[in-house]
Amino acid sequence: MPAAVRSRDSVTRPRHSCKSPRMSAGSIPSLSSPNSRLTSLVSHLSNGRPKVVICRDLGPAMPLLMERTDIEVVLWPEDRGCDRAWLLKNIKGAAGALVLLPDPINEEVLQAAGPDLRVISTMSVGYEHIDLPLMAQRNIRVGYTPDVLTEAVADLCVMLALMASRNDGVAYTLVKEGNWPKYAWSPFTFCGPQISTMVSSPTRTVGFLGFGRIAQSTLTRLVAFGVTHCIYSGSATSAPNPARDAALQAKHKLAALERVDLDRLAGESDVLFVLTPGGKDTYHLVDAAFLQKMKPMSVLVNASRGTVVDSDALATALREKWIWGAGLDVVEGEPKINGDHPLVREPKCVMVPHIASATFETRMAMATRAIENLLGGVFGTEMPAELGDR
Ligand SMILES: O=CC(=O)O
Repeated sequence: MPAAVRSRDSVTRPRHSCKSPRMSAGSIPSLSSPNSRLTSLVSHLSNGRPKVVICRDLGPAMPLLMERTDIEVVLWPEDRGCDRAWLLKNIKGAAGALVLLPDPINEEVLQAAGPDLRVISTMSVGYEHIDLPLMAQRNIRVGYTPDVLTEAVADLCVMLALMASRNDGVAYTLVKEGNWPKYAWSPFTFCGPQISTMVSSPTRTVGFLGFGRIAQSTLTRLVAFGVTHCIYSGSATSAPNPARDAALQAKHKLAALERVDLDRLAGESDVLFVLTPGGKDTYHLVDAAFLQKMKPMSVLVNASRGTVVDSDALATALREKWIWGAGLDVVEGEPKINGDHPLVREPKCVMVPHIASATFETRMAMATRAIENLLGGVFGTEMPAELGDR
């Protein structure tokens, strides 16, 4: 058996254990009473056990796979992204694969897998790395991990907005590099715009490009800062939802909550969160023309996809003070971003490397959901979060 193949037989003890009770296994589809559909589904596979390919070590979630006796687990053995060649070799004959954002799932993978492949489960809410029409055409089910990461990403959105407005791109770097500024505590040094309201500045407008679950959770947090107005732009295809908006406005006691066009979104937001999916429909929606319409003291946060924001235009906007600052979790071209990138060099830009969902709790929930989706697809049962119609 190749080293990379870690079937149940070759593993005497799981390498990971769920230590924290908060990181519980969740509900894994039970196979205790297999029905005839299930039996016919798996009987043609080697040893009667379907093979699943796992493209990353899922840490404390691994026992959910390794302790099962009814699957053969083939795990990418290294602590880095899965090599394409390894995936293409090992997916042959697999019934399912658990993948991540950097693993494109396309014709090449399906060819390598062969006819037994029934499910692709991605541990991400985004699924642009998966050729969905192709999956539908081949009747391959696709699982993803929405909902469970909403709160963690909303937390990070607020963090980036605060960091960008309060000059952390400069202040934090100075301190970390051993250059605690001698005169930092002078009246207006390091000052930035305040996100929370106060008597002398009683209104704040928060804007959202994309108004889904994460945007709404971010809004909930900002209400505690005294935000008074909320505006958002949805995609051209998403229907207005006045009933939902009226309910949200009442719940948060906002002076206004309104769906607006991109011009108003740019022109009226004090803090603007980009939370719309990536892809060709949203490519560079935030470009030079958009940024030029923003308020000089406004802050832009992007926690969705780098492709939505034109990086060169944003660097110009920061340098030429069209806007105050930016907080980015994502940037076009990641992960190949080095110190010469115009946004990395820009002091008014705070950047973190695509870690919005990176809390222990959320990643455990995402891994668990991805495993549940995988097993549901392999055994023809329910998948907790399945994309599209079958
Ligand atoms: O970007 C992260 C995700 O899609 O989960």
